[in-house]
Amino acid sequence: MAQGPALVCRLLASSVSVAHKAGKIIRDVMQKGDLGIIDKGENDLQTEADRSAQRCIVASFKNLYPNVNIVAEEVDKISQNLDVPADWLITDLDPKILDLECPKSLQGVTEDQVTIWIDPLDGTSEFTKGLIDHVTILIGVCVNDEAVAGVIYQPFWQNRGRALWGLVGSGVGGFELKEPPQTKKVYVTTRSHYDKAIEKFIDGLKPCEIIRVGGAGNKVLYILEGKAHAYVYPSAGCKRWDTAAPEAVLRAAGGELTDVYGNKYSYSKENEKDPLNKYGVFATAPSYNHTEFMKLICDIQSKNEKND
Ligand SMILES: Nc1ncnc2c1ncn2[C@@H]1O[C@H](COP(=O)(O)O)[C@@H](O)[C@H]1OP(=O)(O)O
Ligand SMILES: [Mg+2]
Ligand SMILES: [Mg+2]
Ligand SMILES: [Mg+2]
Repeated sequence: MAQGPALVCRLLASSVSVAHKAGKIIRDVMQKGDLGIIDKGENDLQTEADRSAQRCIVASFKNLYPNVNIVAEEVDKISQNLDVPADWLITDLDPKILDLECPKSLQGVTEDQVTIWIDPLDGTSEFTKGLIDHVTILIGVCVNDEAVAGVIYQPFWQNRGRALWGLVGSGVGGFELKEPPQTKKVYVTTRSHYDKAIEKFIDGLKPCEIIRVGGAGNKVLYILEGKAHAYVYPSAGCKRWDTAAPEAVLRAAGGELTDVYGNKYSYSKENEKDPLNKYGVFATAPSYNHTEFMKLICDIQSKNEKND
């Protein structure tokens, strides 16, 4: 008897659908111009767009998948038991995603094994400065420890939004995967959280071109669209909700994302208590050997430690 699409494929298609709805909420807040900015502490900003986009995504998922674990960046009790307005309901699931060949290892997955890591607006600092191209919505579908599917959504793309999605072991969609330039190495790093430690690290990678832009999702986008070989962020600062979706899409495309030791982050629900990516973020394009890259990073790390 036909089983219908696997849960992971339905969750991925639902992520794309709800990202479009949350994207419209973000565009509307920007259009109204009243961002409702608050500082959560140490210049860690949050706007009305972060709050409303999260409410839409969390309420919609809770409504359709009540037993899935959900961890989202913004503390917001409201969305836990919200009546979902009709225009937030998850609809029109993309048949291209529902029809994906789901890897055998993921076919029997049940809701209790799934944790959805949500960053309703990645690049808040840039959003408050009007740098809207740096902004993405990140929805990572994780099974036990692993980020297996994800959506990097650009709400301001051609002012109607674009979803880039991936299912590890199956494929990617919504964009054209491009290779980085054959000539010089290009690295992408933080725009708004730059510090001396990062600067020393980046110096160690020279000669190369350094691009500084906001957002974890946006920087992985630079890799997927062939504008950079690797994303380098040697400090703590990002959280699991910043990397779950970008890691899943990048790995589905053949790339890699690890900490400074070359280890993958665990995305199990237990990490909700301590979501900090303590050992940085290092991501590489499919054609850039991650092991080689991490050897280079390790050399820079030990040189910096010797000179300290
Ligand atoms: N020190 C930090 N404090 C809070 N969030 C951080 C910090 N460093 C990084 N982030 C999060 O990781 C993302 C990538 O960092 P960067 O843009 O500096 O490369 C940021 O957009 C921000 O996500 P968010 O905007 O969702 O709060
Ligand atoms: Mg934030
Ligand atoms: Mg973020
Ligand atoms: Mg955020």
